[in-house]
Amino acid sequence: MTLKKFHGILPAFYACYDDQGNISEARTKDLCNYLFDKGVQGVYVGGSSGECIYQNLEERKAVLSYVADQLKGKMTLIAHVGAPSTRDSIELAKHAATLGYDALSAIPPIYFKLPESAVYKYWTDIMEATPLDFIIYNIPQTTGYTLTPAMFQKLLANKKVIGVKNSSMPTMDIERFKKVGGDNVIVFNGPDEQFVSGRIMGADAGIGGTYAVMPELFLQANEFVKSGKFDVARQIQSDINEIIIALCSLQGSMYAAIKEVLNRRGVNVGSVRAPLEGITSEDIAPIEDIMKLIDQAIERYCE
Ligand SMILES: CC(=O)N[C@@H]([C@@H](O)[C@H](O)[C@H](O)CO)[C@@H](O)CC(=O)C(=O)O
Repeated sequence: MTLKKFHGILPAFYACYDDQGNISEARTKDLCNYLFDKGVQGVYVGGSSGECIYQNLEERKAVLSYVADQLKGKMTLIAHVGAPSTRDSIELAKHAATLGYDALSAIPPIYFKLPESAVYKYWTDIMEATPLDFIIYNIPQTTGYTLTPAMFQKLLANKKVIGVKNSSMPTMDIERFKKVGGDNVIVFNGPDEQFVSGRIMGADAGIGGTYAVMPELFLQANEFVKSGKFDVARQIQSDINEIIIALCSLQGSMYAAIKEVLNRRGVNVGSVRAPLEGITSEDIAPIEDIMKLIDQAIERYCE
C-alpha cells in the first residue's frame, strides 16, 4: 500500500457559511478552488477547523459532498467523521465512502469520560462500517483522551489503521508514534506552531487549521525540511508563529480572524457559528497587520 498520497500539506478545511450562517455550497466550492490553485496535497474535511461540533449530521454530509464534487481526483481527501455517537459517526463514514474519500479519521468520543475499552470500540466500529483506511486523531487538549503508544500499537493490528493525526503538543509523541508504526504508518503533525519540529521528529506530513490562510508558507516550510535547510525552516516557522499568535489574540475567535483574512485574500467563506465569536470593529486594524505579516513572509521566503 502506498502512503505517498497522504504526504505534504493538508489544510484542515473551514466551515463555509452564507450571510445567514447556513452552509454555503458555492462558498465551499470557492474554498476548494482556492486550495487547489495554491497546490496543497489534500484536505481534511469536517474536523475542528470545519466547526464539526456545531453542525448537524445533514450539514456535515452536505459539506463532505460539496468538497468531493469539487476536488475528487484532484487531491487527497480525508473525512473527519467524529461525532457524539457511534451511530452518527458510522452514518458519516458510509456517506464519505460513497463519495470516494481516501480515508476516514475521528477524534475519540467526547463529553463523557469513557474507559479506554469504549474508545477502542468506538474507533473499531467506525472502521468496520466501510472499506476505507482510517487515521486515528489524538487531540487530548480538547477531548481529554490521550492516545498512548501502546494503544496505537493495539489499533495498528487492524490493517485499516494507516496512521495518526497527532495534535498533542509534545513533538516526542510524534517520535513515539513513528517508532511504533515505522515506515508503513503515516504520522501527521497537528500543531501548526511546531510544524517544522514535528517534521524533524518524524511526522511525514501536516494537517493544520492555519494552513489555508497562508498555504504558501507551509508548502515552503515543508520544502525547506525536505531539502535539509533547517536554519531557514526555523526562520519561516518563527514568522508563521508571529502570524498565528496574532490570529489568536483578537476579540473574535481564531477561525473568525482566519476567515476575515481569507476574505481579504479573495475567498469569502462567511463568518463563524456561535458560540464562536465573530470579529469586532476593533479587530479590523490588527487584521490589516496580519495581512502585512503574511505578504511580507511570502515575499521573503517564496518569491
Ligand atoms: C486544536 C486545534 O484546532 N488544532 C489544529 C491546529 O492546526 C491549530 O489550529 C493550530 O495549531 C493553531 O493553533 C489542528 O491540529 C486540528 C484541526 O485543524 C482540525 O481538526 O480541523
